[in-house]
This record gives sequence, C-alpha cells and structure tokens, in this order.
Amino acid sequence: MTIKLEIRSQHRCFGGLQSYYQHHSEIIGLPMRFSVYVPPEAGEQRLPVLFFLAGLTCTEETFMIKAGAQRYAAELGLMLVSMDTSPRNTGIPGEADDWEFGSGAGFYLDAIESPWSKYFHMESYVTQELYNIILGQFPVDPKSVGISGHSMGGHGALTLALRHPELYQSVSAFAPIAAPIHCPWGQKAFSRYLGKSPESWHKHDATALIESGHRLPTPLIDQGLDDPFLAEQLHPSYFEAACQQAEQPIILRRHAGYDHSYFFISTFIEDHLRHHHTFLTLDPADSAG
Ligand SMILES: N[C@@H](CCC(=O)N[C@@H](CSC=O)C(=O)NCC(=O)O)C(=O)O
Repeated sequence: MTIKLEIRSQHRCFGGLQSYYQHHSEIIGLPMRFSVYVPPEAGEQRLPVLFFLAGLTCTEETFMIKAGAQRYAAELGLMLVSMDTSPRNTGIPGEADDWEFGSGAGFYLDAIESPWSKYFHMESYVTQELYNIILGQFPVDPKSVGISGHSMGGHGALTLALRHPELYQSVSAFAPIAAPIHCPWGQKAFSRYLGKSPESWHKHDATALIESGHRLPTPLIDQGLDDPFLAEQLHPSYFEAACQQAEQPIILRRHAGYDHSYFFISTFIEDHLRHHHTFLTLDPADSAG
C-alpha cells in the first residue's frame, strides 16, 4: 500500500536531496514527520539505507541538521532516514511538561500503560510503518538496512536491532542509554510506558536482551568520557560486560574530552557511516561460513 506523503521541504545537499515529510500514521493515529537524505547515485540503483534514531528533545530535523552526515552519505551512496522522537499533540494532559518523558521522549517502544498506550507506539512505527514506507517508496535495497542512534536513540538502535534481527544488517550507537532499567531516564520512562512488570522492562533493555540470548551484528559504539550523562544515565560498561560474557562481538570506543553533544557525534559520524556501509555492502558469499 502506498502511503500519501506530504513534502514539507526539499534541499539540494552534496549533490543529493534532503527532504522532510509528514504523513498520517496508522500506527500512531496522528501525523508523524520524518526526514530522508537521498544521495546523488540514486536512479535505477537500489541503495543501502541507515535509520538514525535521535535522542531526548530531538525531532526529525536534529540529526540531519547537526551531524554533518550527508557529505559522507553522498560519497558512500548511503541513504539516511531520521524520524521524530515521539507522537506530538496527543491531547494527553502534561505530555510536553517534562523533557525526559512524553513529547520528544518516546523511547522507541510501544507503551502498554494508559494513557500513553493510545498513541505512543514508536517501536511499531519505526520497525513497521516507517520501515515499509522507506523500503516501498524509496530506492532502497531491502537487504541492506542499518540502524543507529544517539542516547535515547542509541538505546532504540540497540534494542530494535536485538528485538528485530531480521530487519537490520548493521548497527551503531553514540552514547546509548545502554542499560535503561538501571538509570533514572529509563526508570521514569519504563514505569510510565510499561508499568511495573520486570519482564516488560527487560524486553526493552539492551543489556538484559544480550543476557537473555539476543544477538546483533557487531555494533560500533562511541562514548565521550566528558559526557555529563555518562555516570548516571548511560552505563556502556554494563552492556560491554554482558557482551563479553555472551561472546557477542562489540566495538566500544571511549574518547577523552568529548561530551554528549552533536559536536561529539559530528566528529565520529564518518566512522559510523563507513561501518554501516561495510556491513551493508558485504557480499553474502564473503560472510558465509
Ligand atoms: N534539554 C536538556 C538536554 C537534552 C539533551 O541533551 N538532549 C540530547 C539527547 S539526550 C538523550 O537522549 C540531544 O541530542 N539534544 C539535541 C541537541 O541538539 O543537542 C537540558 O536542558 O539539559
């Protein structure tokens, strides 16, 4: 089924095209916005694509404006997709009162607790509706799909790759919330979106998913050591320990002096795009065995 997309704006960028879209989302029940960068190679060719999940307070614009990814995507022939970080204007009282929860803080899961369960279906939106729009209505190779993200979006990238291994062939993250059940951001969001059951929390925690046997393509993870959220919110070492215990390959790089901002992301985005491009253009014959 072709979904009607409203083009909000389009901009030539490094020879490709940066576009912003809005559409009615069946899964959310409200309008949703997303952004796409199509590199210059696109024509008859089907391209690898990278979904980027942004963090708390961000929108579909943040990554495209601040990460500086298009220069490398144009060079590599990689399509980029980013999306808003939650449903908006739902009418739920207080939805936009707290930057850590509600609007701009959908945590890439499907809420099961009222009132959030009526609209907050970000996991299904990203893995089903938006995924099908991108694969069905853009020049994409359906076997070459990567996922990345930052902070809350890094949690989203890791958990969606772990929960839906058939959908994503490459994974990376910047400063992910790597063990949300052990940090205040995660505990606030999970208690309100998912209720009290520990089982439902574990299904959306990257570290717990590794511990329970889920696996993902070797993720590249970058973490700044001057990140003000590192000690209390992010816990990459919990994820690293679980991966070591499970013999899950992982590339975790720690960078002295870098913080949580898009200055950090823009410094290392080239490495992430090259990581995805390598995985997404591997000849299956080379990786068999
Ligand atoms: N508003 C907050 C800061 C919020 C913040 O730092 N958001 C990060 C993601 S944090 C985890 O998901 C972000 O990417 N912000 C966008 C940006 O342009 O930097 C505060 O006031 O402290």
